[in-house]
Amino acid sequence: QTIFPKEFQEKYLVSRGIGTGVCGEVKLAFERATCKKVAVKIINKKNFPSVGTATRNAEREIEILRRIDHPCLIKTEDFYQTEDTYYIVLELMEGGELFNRVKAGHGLDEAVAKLYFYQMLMAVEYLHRNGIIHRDLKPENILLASQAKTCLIKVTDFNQSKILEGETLSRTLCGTPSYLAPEVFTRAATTGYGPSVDAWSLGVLLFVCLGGYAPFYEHPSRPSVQEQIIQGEFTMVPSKWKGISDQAKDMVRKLLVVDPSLRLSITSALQHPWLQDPAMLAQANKLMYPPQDSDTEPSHNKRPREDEEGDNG
Ligand SMILES: C/C(=N\NC(=N)N)c1ccc(NC(=O)c2cc3cccc([N+](=O)[O-])c3[nH]2)cc1
Repeated sequence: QTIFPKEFQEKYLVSRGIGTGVCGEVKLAFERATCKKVAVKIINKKNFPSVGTATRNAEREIEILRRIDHPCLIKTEDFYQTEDTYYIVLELMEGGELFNRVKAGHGLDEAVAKLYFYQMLMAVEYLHRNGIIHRDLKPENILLASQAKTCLIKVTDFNQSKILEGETLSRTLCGTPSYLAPEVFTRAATTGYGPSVDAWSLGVLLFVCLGGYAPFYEHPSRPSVQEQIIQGEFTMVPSKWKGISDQAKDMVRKLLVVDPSLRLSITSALQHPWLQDPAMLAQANKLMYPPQDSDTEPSHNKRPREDEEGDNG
């Protein structure tokens, strides 16, 4: 049974468990002052391989959670820690994990998959623009704001995320470059990870959302999953993919490209014909940037209601 810090207990009343995370769990909680429902992600520091990386890793994640601000990225409301546990208070995502929406064995409607995928692209484009690579995009880390099909989605879990070492690189570059080796300037300077790793994962996510099954999976008569991935070997089973548009399949194929330099970038994916869909874009923008009351307030002040009843009285 998790013990919560005193100041946490004073502010929140913890209820039942809601998510099933590999590293820690998610509980429903109520903010005592407002009765507002929140989610609390409990991360025991022991999970991490060694103490050193644990705290550094977790501190980096907390720094990322504090810094990010985008409609399709989870928002942190509050944060507590004890010597062996982190408690992250987050907005409630009543639709749960995308994982549970697609595990039913068949994919989502193409229109729904497109709406979700567009939001994931926008979230990841924002991260990359801010020098953050997620590195662990998977259905468990995509949360849905409501039970409705057309809903806002949010990316979460920055445990594996990496902040591009712009600062170390820029510090290196502020000296006279004449003595620096060529590889300091090329991509190899980052530990082999470019933002393109997220594009691959989004390709796998889209494949799962459309096909309802994973492109690379363990099977006795098949090479190992790692081998399948390295070869970029996947099959779009006709029975599962009939009725899916060629443009959707084209998007998947251009993301699941082994050579990162040939893989579709996030920015190019946003330009892909499959996403040039005004209806979807309008819906996504309405979800991401819902008109606030002040925006929809007519310029003159509202007529009093009894007046309206009076009219049709
Ligand atoms: C920050 C983070 N993980 N970080 C980490 N593993 N180091 C993190 C991971 C997962 C979550 N998940 C949720 O907030 C979450 C999962 C879930 C399932 C059903 C219903 C709800 N909900 O809010 O109603 C859920 N919320 C939230 C945060």
